[in-house]
Amino acid sequence: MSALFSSRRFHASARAFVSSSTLFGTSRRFRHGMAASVASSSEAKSNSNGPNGRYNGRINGVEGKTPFLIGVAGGTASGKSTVCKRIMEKLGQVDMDHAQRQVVSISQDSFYRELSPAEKVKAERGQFNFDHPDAFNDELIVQTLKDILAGKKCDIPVYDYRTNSRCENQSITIYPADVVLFEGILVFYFPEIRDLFHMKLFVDTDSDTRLARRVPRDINERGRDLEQVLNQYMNYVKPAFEEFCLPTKKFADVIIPRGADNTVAIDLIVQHIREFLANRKQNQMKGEDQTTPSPATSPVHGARRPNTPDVYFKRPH
Ligand SMILES: Nc1ncnc2c1ncn2[C@@H]1O[C@H](COP(=O)(O)OP(=O)(O)O)[C@@H](O)[C@H]1O
Ligand SMILES: Nc1ccn([C@@H]2O[C@H](COP(=O)(O)O)[C@@H](O)[C@H]2O)c(=O)n1
Repeated sequence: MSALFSSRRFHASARAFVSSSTLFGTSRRFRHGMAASVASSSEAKSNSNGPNGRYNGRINGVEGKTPFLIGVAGGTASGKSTVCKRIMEKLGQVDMDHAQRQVVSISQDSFYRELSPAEKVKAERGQFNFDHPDAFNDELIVQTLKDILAGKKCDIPVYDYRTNSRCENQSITIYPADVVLFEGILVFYFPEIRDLFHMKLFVDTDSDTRLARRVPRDINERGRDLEQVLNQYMNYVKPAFEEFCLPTKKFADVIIPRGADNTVAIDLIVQHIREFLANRKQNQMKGEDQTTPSPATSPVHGARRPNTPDVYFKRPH
């Protein structure tokens, strides 16, 4: 079993309760960032090989290795995508060619299912429940994540919140990577999806803060008006969070209070990923791969971890 991916090692190093009072005072606004390239369908097809004819920029034998798959759950506007973006930034993965990235981030929102005409009318009135598990195409999520774990390049839909539907003729190309972050409100809800993750993070941000962030975001970025945002929140978002999202917190390995403000938690996760990447590189240079997530920590191989969080990054009381 890979020593690096023994969860015990990571958890032992992070088990201490972390004092955060001086570190978490700053409130910063971050912009969403796609960690994969967005292309039209034709563009996506022409990208099947990476630069210099190497498959996705990687050398023979490497593309088949299982990426380390990290699930990132949490309520709406808790900071899931911002946490993922922070991780990517700290690993120097943002300003680089998508095909060359070692770490990529994917949103569950790309997998909202297509609505029927009647549902579309409801959605336009803010009367469709986008926070219910039925709103997602979970089969497509499972298939995509399995393809990713098999080291395959895949194209995923681009979602438009303004039209409540997929953008026609557009896809996001996800190139094989060493680490894949998959974030969304219900990524731990479906057992078949949940069991694919090697590590599960839950971004735990206060509900008032989340609502205060969601209102301007939905108005400015998702084409909604105030009344619609508040009605949707009270009728669907909040009840569904309590029924479907919050109960999945128990599946998390790491709970990140305050999201992207929690730099200590993010740094620990980044450090863990750095060690994984360095170890994988070293083993590849030796011509072997001992860093494929091991059966003990890899649900892909059927082993399960206990459903209790191992680590809390917690402010002392
Ligand atoms: N730590 C933070 N401080 C201030 N604003 C934040 C912070 N984290 C996220 N935001 C803002 O809150 C909104 C929701 O954040 P986002 O990361 O998209 O959440 P999620 O992916 O969980 O929906 C965005 O407008 C983002 O810029
Ligand atoms: N057409 C849609 C699709 C989704 N939503 C809301 O988005 C939220 C999930 O995205 P986060 O970035 O906030 O995690 C979810 O709460 C849905 O209500 C929407 O409003 N319209």
